[in-house]
Amino acid sequence: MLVHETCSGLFTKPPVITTFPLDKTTSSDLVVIENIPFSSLCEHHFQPFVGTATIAYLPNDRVMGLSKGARVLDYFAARPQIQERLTNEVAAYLYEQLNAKGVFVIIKAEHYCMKVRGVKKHNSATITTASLGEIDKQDVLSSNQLATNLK
Ligand SMILES: Nc1nc2c(ncn2[C@@H]2O[C@H](COP(=O)(O)OP(=O)(O)OP(=O)(O)O)[C@@H](O)[C@H]2O)c(=O)[nH]1
Repeated sequence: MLVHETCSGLFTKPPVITTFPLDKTTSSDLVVIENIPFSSLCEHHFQPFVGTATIAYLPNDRVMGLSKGARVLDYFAARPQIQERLTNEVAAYLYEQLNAKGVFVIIKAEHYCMKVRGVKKHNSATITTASLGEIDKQDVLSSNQLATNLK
């Protein structure tokens, strides 16, 4: 059923995050997982919004299984949403679950409620960010191609 697929996050538990302990052999530096595709549902118009996320965190004592950022993103995207809340929910969940020093989430998305109805602007994208704890946002932006993408 469509609602179960697009809104599964309302009926299921959040993903369990596999983590790996940090030791002397493991980098404790910034981790950036970029360009993670997702789709969600505009809670006002029930139209899709579609885009990509970049999830960055500064580990404390554990690092996260790489797929788990995408799983958390999909979980919070699978419900009627607004982009700003989605961004914040992903950041807050990871910050708490990872006991991370800091988390920074960036989402870039196109909203079909702006493309196919209303103002009908096809090439507009919205970028939202959420950060928690100690994380150098500039390090994140310069560590990948995001700086280029944001231009
Ligand atoms: N941090 C880190 N995680 C990795 C690396 N290679 C694989 N992983 C992750 O290790 C995790 C293992 O998680 P598990 O829950 O044990 O395995 P799984 O059920 O196959 O997990 P999914 O990939 O989410 O389906 C996954 O999140 C992988 O993406 C790596 O080099 N670094």
